[in-house]
Amino acid sequence: MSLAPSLSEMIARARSDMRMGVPVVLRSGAGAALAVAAEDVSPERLSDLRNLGTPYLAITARRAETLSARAYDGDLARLALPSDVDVDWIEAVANPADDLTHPMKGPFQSARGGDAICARAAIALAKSARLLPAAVMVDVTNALEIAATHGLTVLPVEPALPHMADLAPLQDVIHARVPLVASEKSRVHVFRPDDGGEEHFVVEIGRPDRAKPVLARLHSACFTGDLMGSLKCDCGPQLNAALTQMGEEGAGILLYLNQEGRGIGHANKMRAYSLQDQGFDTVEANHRLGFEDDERDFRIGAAILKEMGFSAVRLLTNNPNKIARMEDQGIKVTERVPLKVGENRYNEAYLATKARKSGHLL
Ligand SMILES: Nc1nc2c(ncn2[C@@H]2O[C@H](COP(=O)(O)OP(=O)(O)OP(=O)(O)O)[C@@H](O)[C@H]2O)c(=O)[nH]1
Ligand SMILES: [Zn+2]
Repeated sequence: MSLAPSLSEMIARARSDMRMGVPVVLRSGAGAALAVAAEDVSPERLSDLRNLGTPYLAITARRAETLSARAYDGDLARLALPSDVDVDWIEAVANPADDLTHPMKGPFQSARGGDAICARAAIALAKSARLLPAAVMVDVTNALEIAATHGLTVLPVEPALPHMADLAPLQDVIHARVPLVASEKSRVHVFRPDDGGEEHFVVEIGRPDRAKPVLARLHSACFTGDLMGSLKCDCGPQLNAALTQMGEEGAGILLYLNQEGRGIGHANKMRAYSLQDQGFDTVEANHRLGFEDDERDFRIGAAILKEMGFSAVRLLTNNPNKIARMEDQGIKVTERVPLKVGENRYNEAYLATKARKSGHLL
């Protein structure tokens, strides 16, 4: 029946419920659970969850490591929620903001055995909603009845989890002429994924020959650097230098990928910045928040390039990982064009960390 939402559409609904703090019902073959994003759970909702059973807190193995909690589920841990704790306790476990001033005291009790697939789906949804990767959950037996009574979204996790890991098809929605300072012969394209995720933009300069390697940049969104002139990173100068070089050569493709903060979202990037003010470096800050070093999906960039008819690029980057990911996806990188601009006294430690820990080329 075409009127019913597809699996992609159900995932998009669940993601937006999660973002608002509305409980989502996650169903697997082994059982079902209600999940609420940890950073959004209100005292009333926590009390309602307690009326349904014994809630627990799902966090990533990265966050568990900082808390010295056991992650028996491999990539995540299900922590018991003591019956006397409130939402401030949940906030303090999920959010590292006060780790140094008010360290969380364990020992934490992690669940062992049983099926963690619903917790895994809850964390994947929280990440895709660009929230802290943590969810308050409660296992339930009468999931469908609860969902019907309270009008909650029900997501079947066995098909949903692999679907979320797949690359969503991207639709080339529109393009129009936008004369730029770097080149008056420029067009901006909008690509929209069919899973309700972020749109991505492409600046096409001139009319690049599809039969030859194109001068290309895969630029990840950075509100602070690209728009505000932040000195904490090198993004703004890199964006401008890339466009300028494409303008000078008369042709190029700049993909503006809306994967802010290396894919963790803007609020989490600001949380990472706040941790950096406490002395952690860019990679440590991501880990303390519960994320991997880099949560971006470069398959999106390769898919857009292919959709636009490009199969080979001269890639403007200092990041060897971007080159490897393009090659994996069948985009030939015939040349790496270095993009060393915008170093200053505020970002030198950040750039050095990227070189030391993430393999960026100097
Ligand atoms: N999580 C996090 N993201 C950051 C931080 N500083 C900058 N970013 C983000 O890092 C990304 C940088 O993107 P790019 O410049 O395209 O990528 P890159 O990996 O630096 O590689 P090249 O610039 O191509 O050499 C942007 O999404 C920024 O928002 C930080 O301290 N933490
Ligand atoms: Zn930046």
